[in-house]
Amino acid sequence: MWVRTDGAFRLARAESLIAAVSDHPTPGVVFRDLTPLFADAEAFSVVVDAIAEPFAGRFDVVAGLEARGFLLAGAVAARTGTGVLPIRKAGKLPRETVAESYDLEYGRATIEAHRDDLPPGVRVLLLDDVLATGGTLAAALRIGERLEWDVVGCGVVLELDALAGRDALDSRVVSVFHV
Ligand SMILES: O=P(O)(O)OC[C@H]1O[C@H](OP(=O)(O)OP(=O)(O)O)[C@H](O)[C@@H]1O
Ligand SMILES: Nc1ncnc2[nH]cnc12
Repeated sequence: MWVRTDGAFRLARAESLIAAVSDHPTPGVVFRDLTPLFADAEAFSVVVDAIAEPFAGRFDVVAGLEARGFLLAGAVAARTGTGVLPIRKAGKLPRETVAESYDLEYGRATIEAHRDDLPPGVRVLLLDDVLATGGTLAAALRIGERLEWDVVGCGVVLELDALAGRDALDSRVVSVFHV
């Protein structure tokens, strides 16, 4: 059997693995679940490459947003030989943090980073699975600004265009897929 292995086909196959779940976690929300994509070795690999490629050679550390951003950040960091940093939901990090709060499509949250994990001026790539309203990444950018990181950009696997999250970000955001 002949199997197409070109990049566009591999990306289209990865995109087809994203599940849409109606009314989760609250009525009216169509939740985009990337766990089937992440669980597929070939799809995860092509997405990890696609999210890192636009920023190649321009970052020292990948910061992942809890929780699904952690999966991407660790994989991109290992593949590119860079460090990885967790930006966590409030109350999880044990040492002194900088925190920022934000609104989500379905609630409100606070994220934090350790104050001294990274030196000022470090080149940071922010990664998450989904860009919805942009509240999460905007809060991460504010943390980066307060800690004097050089944020080179934001990468997400899936951008929900209708929620216009891109408008909330003053930094370049690259999306592998749009819906
Ligand atoms: O662009 P926004 O409107 O900020 O939404 C995007 C964020 O929402 C989801 O995380 P969620 O807060 O549900 O947390 P989780 O990954 O811990 O489940 C998603 O993984 C992003 O982090
Ligand atoms: N619709 C959605 N699907 C997945 N993650 C989200 N984060 C915010 N809105 C979301």
